[in-house]
Amino acid sequence: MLKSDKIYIAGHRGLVGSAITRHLQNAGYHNLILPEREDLDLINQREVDDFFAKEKPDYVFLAAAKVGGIMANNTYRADFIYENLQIQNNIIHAAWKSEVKKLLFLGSSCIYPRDCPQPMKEEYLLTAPLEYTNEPYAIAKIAGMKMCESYNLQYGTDFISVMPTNLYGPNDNYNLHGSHVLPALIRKMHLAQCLVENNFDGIREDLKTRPMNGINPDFSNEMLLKSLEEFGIFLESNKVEVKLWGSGKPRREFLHSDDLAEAVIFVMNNISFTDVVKERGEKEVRNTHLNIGFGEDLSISELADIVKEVTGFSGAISWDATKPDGTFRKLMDVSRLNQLGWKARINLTDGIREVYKAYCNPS
Ligand SMILES: NC(=O)C1=CN([C@@H]2O[C@H](COP(=O)(O)OP(=O)(O)OC[C@H]3O[C@@H](n4cnc5c(N)ncnc54)[C@H](OP(=O)(O)O)[C@@H]3O)[C@@H](O)[C@H]2O)C=CC1
Ligand SMILES: C[C@H]1O[C@H](OP(=O)(O)OP(=O)(O)OC[C@H]2O[C@@H](n3cnc4c(=O)[nH]c(N)nc43)[C@H](O)[C@@H]2O)[C@@H](O)[C@@H](O)C1=O
Repeated sequence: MLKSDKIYIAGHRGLVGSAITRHLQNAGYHNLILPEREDLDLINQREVDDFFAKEKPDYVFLAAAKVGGIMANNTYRADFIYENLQIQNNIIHAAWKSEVKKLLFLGSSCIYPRDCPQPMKEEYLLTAPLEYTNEPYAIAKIAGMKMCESYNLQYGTDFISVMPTNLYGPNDNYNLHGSHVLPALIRKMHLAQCLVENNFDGIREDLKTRPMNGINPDFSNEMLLKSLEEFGIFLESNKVEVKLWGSGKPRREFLHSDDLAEAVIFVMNNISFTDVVKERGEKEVRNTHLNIGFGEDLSISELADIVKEVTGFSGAISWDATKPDGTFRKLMDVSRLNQLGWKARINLTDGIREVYKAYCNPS
């Protein structure tokens, strides 16, 4: 990519899109296209077609999607499959029609089988059944990857798919109705520590900064306490307890969005579909996506211990077995991308410290 190339970042306000935008801007790319959702609804095919015909971007980062944690995926199954298929179909097809030089599609580690051998290599895709809780989302992501691959094979485009592990960083979703585990744990323990300190003003401040449906900062202390119970935060006999989901035994790998942004810009600048095909050397071209991860995982219970230490939460943690565990383990094999020249650098505890500092001091 040249610094003056026209680069469209779809989803530039999200966790991933904002990190890519930040990194591109810091590196001197100055012709970024960043339309607001109010002006361009990516579910609407005509709006997307008109946008591409008018703007004719050189490069596209496809980081717009319907995204959420395990419960959101499991509950809003129709929205997750419909919105993701629509957004990616519209953008990938329009990118082909308007002769985009290169497009990067973001999938997710949930594309791999539920009981996948660990660490998960690219070629394990579609070798066994998927995890139930996020099957519709995973199927949309597999379709997106296959769409990029198929357009490359039939039309000679250069559309690369990357499959990141669980991510965290600035602009994460802290809404406890739909968040992933790491932002959820940070917020739950932050709120719970306010309770330990009898700091209801702290709870109100938090709710004003990051509003959530059904829990109003103007509630009385009693109503706030009742509302927090919905999120597993309890005050009983002067003791505060946070009840987290599942057994705490599943393992997850976490990558900071700054590392992810560096990885995808590296891929955009250095790797083309033809390189990937050559490297595979297979007759039937498939599994041309690239994993992006940190390369290490930990249990949710170990993650909770780190968040407890970082947030200073001094109450108790317990586990709610009525909530789903999801996939037991999904550690990425990142050897392909490592060999191509990229490696993650932000250690998890340092990353959590940084995001918690930003959480407490929102700009
Ligand atoms: N978060 C994670 O842990 C992981 C994410 N990924 C993938 O990375 C990508 C980005 O995820 P992430 O940044 O976390 O998600 P976010 O929810 O933070 O951001 C999604 C972005 O997409 C935009 N968007 C969604 N629907 C539409 C629409 N109809 N029209 C226009 N814009 C829309 C949102 O706009 P607005 O801001 O206006 O709402 C937002 O900017 C996704 O493809 C996701 O699958 C992969 C692995 C893990
Ligand atoms: C990135 C990835 O994210 C999703 O998959 P997931 O990794 O299973 O999602 P998660 O981050 O929400 O949970 C991870 C683990 O953590 C446990 N857990 C404990 N306590 C809380 C808790 O309070 N909130 C949440 N959300 N989880 C909790 C939870 O029970 C689970 O065992 C996909 O749907 C899909 O979107 C995808 O690709």
